[in-house]
Amino acid sequence: MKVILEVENVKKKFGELVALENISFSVYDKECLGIIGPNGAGKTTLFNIISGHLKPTAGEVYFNGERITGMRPSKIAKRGLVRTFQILKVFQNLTVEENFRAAGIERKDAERIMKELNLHERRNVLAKNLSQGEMRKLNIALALAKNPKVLLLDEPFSGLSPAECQELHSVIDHLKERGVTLVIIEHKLKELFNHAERVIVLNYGYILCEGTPEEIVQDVRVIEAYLGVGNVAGS
Ligand SMILES: Nc1ncnc2c1ncn2[C@@H]1O[C@H](COP(=O)(O)OP(=O)(O)OP(=O)(O)O)[C@@H](O)[C@H]1O
Repeated sequence: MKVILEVENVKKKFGELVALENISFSVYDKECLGIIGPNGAGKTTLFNIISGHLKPTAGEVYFNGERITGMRPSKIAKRGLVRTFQILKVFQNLTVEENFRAAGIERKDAERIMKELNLHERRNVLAKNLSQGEMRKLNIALALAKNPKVLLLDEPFSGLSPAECQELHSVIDHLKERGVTLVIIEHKLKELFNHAERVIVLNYGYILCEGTPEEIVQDVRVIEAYLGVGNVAGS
């Protein structure tokens, strides 16, 4: 299996606080990797380091064999590593279609992606009038227009209704069919486990364990880490 993204001995300190310690893992081409862990475990910090929004205190990140540690987010995105969050800006007072144009996406590409993600009928609706689920989809659509090899999704299911979650499942299936490698941070484990072939559990800045969803939910360490912050199988 080809490694597309590699995180090597990454450490991040905020003052005296060690947010990440010695984090190493690989992401394989076309896989869907889940990252879970209790609040404050370091998940978002890890995404910020991979996407170039934060510099690690130590360690390296490699994308497609190239060292990208500390590179600007826009440069990393151009290479094909895109994050749905922060890089993409949805303009509330523009329509769905106008948002594609504002992001510099050509009309024919916008048309194609809107059709692919079932947003075409909503193309003339102002972004501020979209539902949460549609807004989430627009974010992913704008990311997809950049032709990413790897897409980092930060809690894509949060705040969505069951029907909207269903819709997002189809979108993620579509991304996988297109061969996009996915790394997903998600608290809603049941939703995540529909897609992730492998899961990494972070706890207090350390990798607690790694395995298939089936292995993860049976791991006593994972159950203990989640005690007091909700049911592992729940939500
Ligand atoms: N810019 C910052 N300055 C100082 N401390 C920070 C900063 N960003 C994060 N932290 C701290 O680093 C630790 C990890 O935070 P992070 O947001 O990465 O966790 P998380 O796993 O994403 O949590 P959540 O599930 O709540 O989003 C926390 O203790 C947090 O308070």
